[in-house]
Amino acid sequence: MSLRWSGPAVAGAVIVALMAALAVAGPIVWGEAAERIDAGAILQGASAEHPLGTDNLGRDLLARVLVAGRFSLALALAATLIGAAAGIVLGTLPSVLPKRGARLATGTVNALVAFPGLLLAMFTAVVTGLGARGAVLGIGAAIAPGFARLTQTLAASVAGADYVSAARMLGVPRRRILSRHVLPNIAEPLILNLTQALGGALLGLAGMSFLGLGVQPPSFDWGRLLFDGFSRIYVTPEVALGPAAAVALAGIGFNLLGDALARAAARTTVRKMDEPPAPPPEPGEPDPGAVLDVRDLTVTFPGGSTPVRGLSLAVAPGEVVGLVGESGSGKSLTAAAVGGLVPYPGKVTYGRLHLGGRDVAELSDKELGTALAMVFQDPLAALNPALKIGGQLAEVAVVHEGATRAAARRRAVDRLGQVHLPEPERRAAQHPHELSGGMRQRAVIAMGLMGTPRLIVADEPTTALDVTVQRQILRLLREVVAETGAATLFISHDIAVVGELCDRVVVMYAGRVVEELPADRLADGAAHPYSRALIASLPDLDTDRTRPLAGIPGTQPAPDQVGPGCAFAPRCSLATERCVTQRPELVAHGPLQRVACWEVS
Ligand SMILES: Nc1ncnc2c1ncn2[C@@H]1O[C@H](COP(=O)(O)OP(=O)(O)OP(=O)(O)O)[C@@H](O)[C@H]1O
Repeated sequence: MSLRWSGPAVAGAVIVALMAALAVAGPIVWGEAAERIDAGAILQGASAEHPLGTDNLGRDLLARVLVAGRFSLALALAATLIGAAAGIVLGTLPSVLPKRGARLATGTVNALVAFPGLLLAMFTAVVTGLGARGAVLGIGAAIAPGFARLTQTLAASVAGADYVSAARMLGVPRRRILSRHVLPNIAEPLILNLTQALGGALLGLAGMSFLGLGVQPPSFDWGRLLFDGFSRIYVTPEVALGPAAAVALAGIGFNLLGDALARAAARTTVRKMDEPPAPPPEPGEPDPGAVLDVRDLTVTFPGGSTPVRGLSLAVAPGEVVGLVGESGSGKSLTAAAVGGLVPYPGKVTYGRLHLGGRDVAELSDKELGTALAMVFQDPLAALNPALKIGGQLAEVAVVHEGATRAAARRRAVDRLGQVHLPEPERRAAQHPHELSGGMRQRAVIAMGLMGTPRLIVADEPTTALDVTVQRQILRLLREVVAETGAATLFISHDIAVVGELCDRVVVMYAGRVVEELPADRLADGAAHPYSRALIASLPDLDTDRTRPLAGIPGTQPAPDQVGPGCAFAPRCSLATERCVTQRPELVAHGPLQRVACWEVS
């Protein structure tokens, strides 16, 4: 998780740190002043001696606000922990109980979520007894349903993962699946939610004390001070405003920090490894001015699955690089890692991941949004069905560049024309379902062109389209690259399409690059046995259609089953014993070509 130190994040961290310091030092420094009774200074307003006035025993209210910080924060922490613990237990019940029990637990959570939080808190506080204990339990009860729902949703999303299904098939008991596979993988968002819940609890407790349901004298927290001062609000407002400001400030601090942490976690977990000194450029390596420069990219999922393992590639301006390989070789995850879109709980590490010479982790969402255009296989999924095409495109310019609605709309229509969508004005006013598949893909490409893309990542952009439309879209992509000079990473399992469209081809197998070569040398220059097998499996005009396709025997190893040697060895006719135990590095093989196979290099 990489926390971006934006203004609100810094403000949140500073306020929370101040609150923590106040909780520790407050009673030590101002404890005595807060209890000192002064019969000669009863119910005073602000003065130089008492900036926030005094209470009905002449005690200094500023000192009392500063001292009350510890009690207020301790109560909020207790309420949050109680609420979170109860919520997490309730939220995991559906995963451990048998079907009927699970349904009951889900129903209970649903009912509690629908119940107004404040009523739940007041009801619990009244039942468990007035005072600090009742208020803490009440606020805990109000927080618990939210945590239960979050836990339930997160647990359900992890429950669908392959490693959980595998554990289930192996007969691992439910409780063990929960503790070993589910809880560790959902811990992060739950912990993040605690910070925000703490802010909410603080406000809730102040509210309870203010209603007279919380802390009772002689104890006092911010809410109690607010309650006491409120009756004087028209005469000496400062006596109520002091504690109110303290509550608001602490609440805002926790919320800002929690929000910043949650945003950091929502972005893909990127951990940058210590960057090794860049190796001297090898033959076949693109020039240092590459738009996309990836070194040692690895994507791992919990349970030992590593679908992308130490991948390096670079794309120069105006260059179209094709990334090919069988299904499951890690192509899409490589693209997702570039755009910071690897799904949770995937972890991305790299030696270098530069876009336009800058680390992608350092780019703001706005910078990434304008420099990178992503085109996916399913254009319908990339477009919001509820919005009109023109509005969606315009949003990019409004959000990223602060353009006016009218200017953004004009640009949207212009870009729709640029991708040769007929009648762009009319299409802009239509919803995605009113367009054909090819038109939708054009609209998605136009959306990428709303910024000034330096890199276009197209992941199987034509797979869902029929052959004629496929050709049109490929031609359009070429045209866009020629016009914008953008570097393009084109992902496809279809080596014929890649050969036709791209300048250079990168062949992937089981998460690694096995060969890199100019596209025009694919047909007769491919060296790696896997690349050759991929090409041989293509039918051409001379292929005898009565015979089965020259497929590659065997299957690619699963991402958690890759051994120490060459992953292709079990399917390779040239493999020797050495290939099973040792892995060949990618080395130069003639000009502009690199191959990871010592049997051919
Ligand atoms: N969210 C995920 N959780 C766990 N494993 C995943 C996840 N997404 C992908 N994988 C694993 O990573 C492997 C590579 O996936 P990826 O989608 O990158 O392959 P691909 O080469 O693009 O294949 P395809 O052409 O089928 O999309 C998959 O086989 C899968 O086992």
